[in-house]
Amino acid sequence: MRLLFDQFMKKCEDGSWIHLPSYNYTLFQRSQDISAFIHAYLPTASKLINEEKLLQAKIFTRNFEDGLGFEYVMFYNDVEKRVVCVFEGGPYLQGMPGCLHGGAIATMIDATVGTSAMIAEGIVMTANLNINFKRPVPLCSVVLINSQLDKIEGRKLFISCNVQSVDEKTLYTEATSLFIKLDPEKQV
Ligand SMILES: CCCCCCCCCCCC(=O)SCCNC(=O)CCNC(=O)[C@H](O)C(C)(C)COP(=O)(O)OP(=O)(O)OC[C@H]1O[C@@H](n2cnc3c(N)ncnc32)[C@H](O)[C@@H]1OP(=O)(O)O
Repeated sequence: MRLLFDQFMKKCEDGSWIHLPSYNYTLFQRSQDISAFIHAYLPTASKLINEEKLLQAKIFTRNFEDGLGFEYVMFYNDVEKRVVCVFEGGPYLQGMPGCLHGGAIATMIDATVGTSAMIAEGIVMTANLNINFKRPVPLCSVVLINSQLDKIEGRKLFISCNVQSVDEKTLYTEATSLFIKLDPEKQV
């Protein structure tokens, strides 16, 4: 993980790649920001949300102690419209014995392609995520999640992604996704 981090940080030196903020990076630092977002963009959902519990809201992937859950760092290349995530799924993300849980893989795919969509168009939500699990990901191994913004049509963003071993010899997962840029005029 450290070796890959250093390799990508070197790529950032000429500005072609950007290291995306990570720990404690959220668009919404305060509960009132979250509440304002929900009331502006998701009025239907806002009726069901417990504002009291909202005070405890945290990003799903940042809920485990270091090394036990989602360990990841993301880098962005604006020319190539790519987000690459270096990800290690910790021991608390086990699915089948010794394997990373498919939901954990889906989470990090969603976060990586979602980051790509947010960079391109701001406030977005996942409308569709199709994942082909080709080979099991060994638990606690480091993988590369490569996402590519393929096209934007109006409010629709089409982003593909694959998950490979760090030597890029093993293809674990392939995915396609559709993100929709939220329209505050629409009652979602
Ligand atoms: C804090 C940050 C840290 C960093 C965090 C990193 C980023 C993390 C990102 C995580 C993102 C999530 O997990 S979000 C959570 C999971 N997703 C959700 O809960 C979304 C639930 N769904 C919805 O809210 C809604 O369906 C929307 C917003 C997706 C779309 O609703 P809408 O805005 O009314 O749009 P709508 O008119 O229905 O559709 C617009 C166009 O898209 C097409 N379309 C819509 N859905 C689909 C679909 N499933 N498959 C195909 N096409 C679709 C329509 O046909 C239409 O095409 P046309 O007629 O125009 O051609």
